Amino acid sequence: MPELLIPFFINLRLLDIIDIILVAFMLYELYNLVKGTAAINILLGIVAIFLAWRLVRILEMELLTEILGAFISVGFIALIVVFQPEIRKFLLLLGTPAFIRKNHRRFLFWKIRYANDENLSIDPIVQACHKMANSKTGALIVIGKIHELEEYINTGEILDAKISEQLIENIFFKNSPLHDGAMIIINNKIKAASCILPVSKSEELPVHVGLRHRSAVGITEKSDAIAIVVSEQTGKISWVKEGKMSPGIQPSKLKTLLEEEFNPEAGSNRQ
Ligand SMILES: Nc1ncnc2c1ncn2[C@@H]1O[C@H](COP(=O)(O)OP(=O)(O)OP(=O)(O)O)[C@@H](O)[C@H]1O
Repeated sequence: MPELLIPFFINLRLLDIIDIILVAFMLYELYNLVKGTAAINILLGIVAIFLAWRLVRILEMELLTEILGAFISVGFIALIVVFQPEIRKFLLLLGTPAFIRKNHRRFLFWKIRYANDENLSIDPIVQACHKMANSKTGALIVIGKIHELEEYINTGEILDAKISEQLIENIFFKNSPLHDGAMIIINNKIKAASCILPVSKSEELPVHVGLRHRSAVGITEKSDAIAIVVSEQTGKISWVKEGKMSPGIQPSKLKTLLEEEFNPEAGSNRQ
């Protein structure tokens, strides 16, 4: 076996090293994209088949090489079909201002301005959460970024309304017909209320975490959205991003987090 590897290392060129680094980078980004979703299992399965195919090829096991090779050659099309939502999300993310800002060192040579990047009305959201926390009114607010959240919006009642403190409080008021489920905000509009979100199956969450908080975690695992939860039991505000929940957030902190996330220019102008 070692003698099989020697010629490979002797012929290693600078371009091969760059090639390996680029592939490693792509795999890392791909892993980040699919971690926490069912797609990770499929991805690991594909990697296992690919490694097995390379191994049987090195060992010159012809029949297995043929079978696995045939599988891999049609596998590319299968990959596109299976990973269609992830590929779409990845391509959408690539061109967004938030992604470029986060990765600005990688995109120094890019200078893109987005005229329609509407600022979020943060104050009414923070005030409403503050009041609902004081009155222990349960609430779940999802604020979308690039992911359109269409499939979740369609499970609720479409509102397409201007964001206002009063409206948010009215929606989550216990006797309101729309208080159950999540409110989804997109492009500075209350797009829908009473929406059903995917419930996270994360084992990292404590067992006592209920469905409202689990679905907030779920939507942030499956999309680039942010979720804010007001607990009906404790009145605590939680901030949820990328599948991670930060409970016990004060309204002033919530405002800062929202500014950093949605209106970074306004935030830095104030300082
Ligand atoms: N899949 C879902 N999508 C959106 N909202 C949901 C979902 N499942 C449950 N909810 C909301 O969560 C409420 C139930 O909250 P539950 O008490 O189970 O959660 P919790 O995390 O303990 O929150 P709280 O601290 O407010 O009680 C439901 O009445 C409903 O409004």
